[in-house]
Amino acid sequence: MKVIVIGPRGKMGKLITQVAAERDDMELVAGVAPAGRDYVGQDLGMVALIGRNLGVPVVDDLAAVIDGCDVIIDFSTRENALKVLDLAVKHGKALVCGTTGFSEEEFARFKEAAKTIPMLYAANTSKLVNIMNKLLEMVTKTLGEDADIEILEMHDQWKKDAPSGTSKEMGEIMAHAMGKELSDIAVYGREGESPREKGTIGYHSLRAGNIPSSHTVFFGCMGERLEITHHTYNWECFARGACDCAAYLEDKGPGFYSVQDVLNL
Ligand SMILES: NC(=O)C1=CN([C@@H]2O[C@H](COP(=O)(O)OP(=O)(O)OC[C@H]3O[C@@H](n4cnc5c(N)ncnc54)[C@H](O)[C@@H]3O)[C@@H](O)[C@H]2O)C=CC1
Ligand SMILES: O=C(O)C1=N[C@H](C(=O)O)C[C@H](O)C1
Repeated sequence: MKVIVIGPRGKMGKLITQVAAERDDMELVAGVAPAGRDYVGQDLGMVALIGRNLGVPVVDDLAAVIDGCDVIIDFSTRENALKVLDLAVKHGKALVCGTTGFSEEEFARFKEAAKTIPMLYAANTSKLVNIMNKLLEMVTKTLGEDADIEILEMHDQWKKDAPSGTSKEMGEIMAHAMGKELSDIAVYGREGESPREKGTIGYHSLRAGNIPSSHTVFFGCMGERLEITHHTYNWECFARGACDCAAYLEDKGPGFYSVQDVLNL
């Protein structure tokens, strides 16, 4: 598959470029950076610190290169991802978006786009997180409102959004398992709230140092609690997952796809 990576100097963009460059089923055709960056015009391999030339450039205009690709992989910013989405729709290209931080209205635009392009959205491309999501669904279906559910997520000091896209996705899965909408039961922080309201899902975000990603869901019952936790040691699992998602779209028509589809969960 011919692949364009958005933001190849970013934390994720760099790793995704490195992983895609290793794969036999992928050919990188360009990287797209914000206008004005001093590495625009340079070789993608050098920009992504692969240590060798890939023979394709980093450009600052997605529209100029988009027709040469089969799939775009976007891990950038909320604002930019929406522009990438519009161009993918206009040019009929498959899109893997792993960017987080969208409002409900913005997220609806990805669902709408899926009517015309193969669209895979993943707040978290790690295999284990998506397996954890299945466990959360099962536990919540069994416990219902018998447990107090709290989500604690930890990320690096640079992360722009809070709570994380993953914790929102986890909350949504558990809310649906209780027959509810997350927007009706999410509580962000619990400062000043006492006693705890039954049937709500609490969110707690911690930002420190260079923690790659940690998510713990606490199910608090009387005299016991269950904690389900996922930790990453670096960001590689997300980059590998992102490339697996892109490869999955190869023979797909328009539709809204998820990592659950990729992993057949
Ligand atoms: N779905 C998943 O599994 C994961 C998702 N993420 C999400 O991916 C996003 C990016 O995260 P990081 O790589 O840590 O951020 P980062 O700040 O290191 O990288 C963002 C990249 O976007 C690029 N960018 C911004 N505006 C642009 C524009 N107009 N044109 C082209 N490129 C543009 C920047 O130049 C930069 O290279 C965040 O939303 C984060 O939450 C991060 C890790 C895993
Ligand atoms: O910004 C990150 O690093 C991550 N972002 C995603 C999120 O918001 O959930 C996925 C993962 O946790 C890493």
